[in-house]
Amino acid sequence: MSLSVALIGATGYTGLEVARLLTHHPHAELAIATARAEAGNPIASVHPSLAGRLDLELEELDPVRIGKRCDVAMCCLPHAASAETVKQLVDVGVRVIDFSADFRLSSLSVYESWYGVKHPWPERVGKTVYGLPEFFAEEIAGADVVANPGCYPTSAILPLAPLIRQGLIRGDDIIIDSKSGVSGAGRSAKVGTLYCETNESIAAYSVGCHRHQPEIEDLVGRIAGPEIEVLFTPHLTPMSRGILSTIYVRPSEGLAAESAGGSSDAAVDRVMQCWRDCYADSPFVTPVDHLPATAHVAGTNYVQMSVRRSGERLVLLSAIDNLSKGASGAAVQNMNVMFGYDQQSGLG
Ligand SMILES: NC(=O)C1=CN([C@@H]2O[C@H](COP(=O)(O)OP(=O)(O)OC[C@H]3O[C@@H](n4cnc5c(N)ncnc54)[C@H](OP(=O)(O)O)[C@@H]3O)[C@@H](O)[C@H]2O)C=CC1
Ligand SMILES: CC(=O)N[C@@H](CCC(=O)OP(=O)(O)O)C(=O)O
Repeated sequence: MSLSVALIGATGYTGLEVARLLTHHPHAELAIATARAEAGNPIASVHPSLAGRLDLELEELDPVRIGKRCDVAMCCLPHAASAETVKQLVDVGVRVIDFSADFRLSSLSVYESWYGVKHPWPERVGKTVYGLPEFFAEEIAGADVVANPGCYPTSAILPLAPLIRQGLIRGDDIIIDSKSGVSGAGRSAKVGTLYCETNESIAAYSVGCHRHQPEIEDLVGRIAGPEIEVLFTPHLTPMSRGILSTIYVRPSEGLAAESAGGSSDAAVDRVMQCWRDCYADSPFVTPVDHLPATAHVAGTNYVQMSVRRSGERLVLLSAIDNLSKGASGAAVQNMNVMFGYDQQSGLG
């Protein structure tokens, strides 16, 4: 029997990606897709690429109906609006994968100060599993709510956490320079994401104050132990999808001593070995020798990561598709873990 899935906020970019992925999932079927103004219209009228592939009418959110028909909901709403809806769905017994940042952080005060809103369900903050199956598969399997990770954090946590945990790099000198495609900003019109503003141009934004900085610090700390501090700068680039993160770190004293006098690539080899050991059972994380590019992972749930030495520093590079491993693909991976399917089901 197929899993019955509800898609909340189906008109956006992550909603489209979930719908697209579920059309060829062997064990799950999209049963309900919700929208506000577009309720009553076919989903393919909002997402023409689904024409002939998905015959479903958008409907208004009705938690009771979802509770009766669905096993799991993918909640693709903006923060704050999402937490309210997640609570309604949990109250009717539906397991939820929340795409927003509402349940990702450990601390309510950190959430409220970075997001500038009162949390609609404060009791659940710090008590919700973070949806990175590479580290939290066991908790995800039993969870009623999974906090799907942010896109930039996924691209940074996966390369950093094993190296911090193994004591191979310093936690006090980490610079993350990330570039994202424009779909990362969502589908609703904003001046900064219009074609004329983004085409043929690259710009940094939220310098020193992006809300993914505390998410990266919090999660690397939870996975790896010691507290870390990062300097994180995101950039908007003229492509539809993809994130490339270039991360400048310093080897720990231990790694520096271990690799001194060895081959010039000894530290690089040690980092690659650490990743290979950590991700041996993680089907989507691929340490590679070449320099990763967003085109290498576009439309897939894979993360490619690599490392180079430059003087005293190591340069880590990771590439993901923001809409797949950065959002909807990760959500399908989490759903697979929650319901006991192979992590790769529907994501091959
Ligand atoms: N885009 C990305 O790469 C990533 C996005 N995310 C997160 O996933 C979530 C969805 O992102 P994305 O699909 O890009 O966003 P979009 O802006 O493309 O879509 C969000 C949808 O939510 C609905 N919505 C907006 N405001 C409200 C509200 N106040 N109440 C109820 N519904 C509302 C809208 O549907 P309608 O108005 O039709 O009802 C809209 O289509 C967000 O939390 C985002 O931060 C996470 C990782 C990556
Ligand atoms: C390019 C762009 O604008 N990207 C978004 C991040 C998308 C994402 O992952 O956001 P959430 O944490 O809200 O889920 C941003 O910088 O806000």
